[in-house]
Amino acid sequence: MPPTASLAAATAAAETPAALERQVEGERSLRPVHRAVAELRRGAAALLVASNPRSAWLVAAAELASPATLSRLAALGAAPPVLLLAPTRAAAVLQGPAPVGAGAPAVAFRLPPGVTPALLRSLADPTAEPPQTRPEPAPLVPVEAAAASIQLAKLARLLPAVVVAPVDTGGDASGLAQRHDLLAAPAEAVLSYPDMVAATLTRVAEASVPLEDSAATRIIAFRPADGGTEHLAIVVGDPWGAATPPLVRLHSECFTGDLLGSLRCDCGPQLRGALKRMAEEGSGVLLYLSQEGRGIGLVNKLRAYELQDRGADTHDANTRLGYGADERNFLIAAAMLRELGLGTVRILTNNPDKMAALEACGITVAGRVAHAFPATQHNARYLRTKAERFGHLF
Ligand SMILES: Nc1nc2c(ncn2[C@@H]2O[C@H](COP(=O)(O)OP(=O)(O)OP(=O)(O)O)[C@@H](O)[C@H]2O)c(=O)[nH]1
Ligand SMILES: [Zn+2]
Repeated sequence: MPPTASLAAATAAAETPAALERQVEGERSLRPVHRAVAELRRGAAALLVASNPRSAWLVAAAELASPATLSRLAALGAAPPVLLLAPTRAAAVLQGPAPVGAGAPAVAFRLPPGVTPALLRSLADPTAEPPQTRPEPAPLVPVEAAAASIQLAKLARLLPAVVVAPVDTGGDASGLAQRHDLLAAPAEAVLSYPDMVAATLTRVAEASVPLEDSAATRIIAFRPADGGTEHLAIVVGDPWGAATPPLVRLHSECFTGDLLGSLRCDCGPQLRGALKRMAEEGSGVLLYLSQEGRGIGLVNKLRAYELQDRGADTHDANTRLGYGADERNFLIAAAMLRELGLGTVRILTNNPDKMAALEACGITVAGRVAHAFPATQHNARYLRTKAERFGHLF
């Protein structure tokens, strides 16, 4: 099918009643989460409503909470606020093992008396000055509240460290939110957000953009229903008309490597190399995914680089920040491929997780094409870590 014909078919599909319904439903459940994320990013508190609607939690990001926000948590909370740190960060702060079982989302600490934003930052951020005070562990917070509040900070691309306080909603969480001018989000919606968001992607714009290495190229933008960041499909030639399954690359955004030519990673050569290879083959699709820093965001990636300069490898730098080594969700990529009508692909990658993730999301991976570039003195350790700790096939 020629690209324009298949584009038209897919555009029509996006406007069917079922697609519109999916959009409306998606927007409804994603919107409160998106708003709560914005509250955290501006240093304010959001209200996380538990599955049992009598119970809710005020949540603020530890790295941004202002004195006014901390006072608000203390005034509205039914119990004193506590600091939640991801277990890896908690262990570093305690200089010993974290007092929680494997898989626990967070460790709770009492807020030291007279806590200041600077002290909170030093507790949350392994790149900041070490904390002057070692906080005492506090009783466990319910798992749902701990998991959802840490997840909210991650969705905000902030450090996974939050200050939380329980509140009694009296069974009317939205009334409480309204009275106190708080944005409320169901914990359940926060936890399912990454999966939900992928299901709501819609094509919103496209254009022909001839590139240096591939003249016949179109860029198609996909937007999630909550108005969050767009992801792009860069379509080279006519991948629908090829005799073999199209060559596809899932490329996660790397501002430093893609745009600035950073030598710390191999993203720049991989990006340009993929487009060049697709042009040589005649066609292909590069999904440019808004997943900077393997999903931790640019600010946290810079923090991870600082930790790497102090000795950690790229895997441990992420976990010291409290993040997983790879926080990406490839459902988004699978949804884009499906929307483009590409259910079977050959994938350009060294990362076996990408193949497994696509297969798990219903895309058939008919083959892998290796995508390695010579190491330099600056990225040799990074590439070695990819092979040794992430299982990359070099
Ligand atoms: N957190 C973190 N992210 C990094 C670092 N170096 C590069 N990245 C990010 O890693 C991602 C690169 O991923 P991909 O190009 O998809 O590479 P990959 O998962 O190694 O797999 P393939 O290249 O397909 O083999 C981009 O989002 C980069 O911003 C780092 O040291 N720390
Ligand atoms: Zn990179």
